[in-house]
Amino acid sequence: MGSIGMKNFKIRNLVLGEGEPKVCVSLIASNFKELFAEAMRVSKLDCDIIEWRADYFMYINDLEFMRKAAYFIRYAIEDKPLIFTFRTQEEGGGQAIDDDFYFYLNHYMIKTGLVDAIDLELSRLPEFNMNIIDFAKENSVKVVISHHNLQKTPSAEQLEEMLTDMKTLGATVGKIAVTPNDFDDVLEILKASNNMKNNHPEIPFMLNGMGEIGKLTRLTGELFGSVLTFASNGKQSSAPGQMSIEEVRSGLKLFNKEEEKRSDYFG
Ligand SMILES: O=C1C[C@@](O)(C(=O)O)C[C@@H](O)[C@@H]1O
Repeated sequence: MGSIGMKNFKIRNLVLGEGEPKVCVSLIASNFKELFAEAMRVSKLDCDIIEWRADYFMYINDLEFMRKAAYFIRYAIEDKPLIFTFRTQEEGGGQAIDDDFYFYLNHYMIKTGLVDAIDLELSRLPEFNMNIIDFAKENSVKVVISHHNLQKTPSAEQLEEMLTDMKTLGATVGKIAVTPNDFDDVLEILKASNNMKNNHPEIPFMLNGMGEIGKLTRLTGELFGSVLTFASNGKQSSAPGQMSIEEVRSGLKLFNKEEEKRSDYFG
């Protein structure tokens, strides 16, 4: 014990790390018309955070367009925290990007002052690009360091090591989504989460399993330590196995510790 409050952190006006995991949905659009419509639509959903999956957007090479797109999203979603994510193809993303432009784009988005957090993939962070993390922090932008495996689930030790590395590199929050192929893999994910929660209460993280088999892990964050969970935006999932916001909210409620306390009143 003694871990209460240690992994709390704030993105915009939202505190993560206490109570139920916060619910994030992805904004996916390929052109401006879709972007306008989707930004307005997701702004009305019952989610806590919006992730712009810019890897689906066709104008990524035009930075001025990117700034305008971010400006519109910022305006549409009002005070909800916004994560800028370019998911690379290697980790399940919508289009290819070279290393230099990946960092240039993230750097640029930090500079716009329009996004609250950026997502950087662990595998893309060789030492020479580490200054992007300092740059984000200097500009009050939170850093999500992420890892995705669309084939399998690494061992609990490997998952824990990755989350620890993410923190060492300067992540505000470490985020891992892997693919369980059976329920032993699900147990591996929960074991890694539980170990992180108990042994590293100072490291805020999200750890979930994708696909049908992984669904449970998207709901049990409050028990096992994940501070964030992704739900489908109602039109398009940004990863396999995402459930609707309603399903996620009722699942989170089912495992809510406050519910336990409430049942104490009845003996
Ligand atoms: O990292 C994640 C988690 C995710 O892969 C999921 O499993 O829901 C969805 C992605 O959009 C996001 O960037």
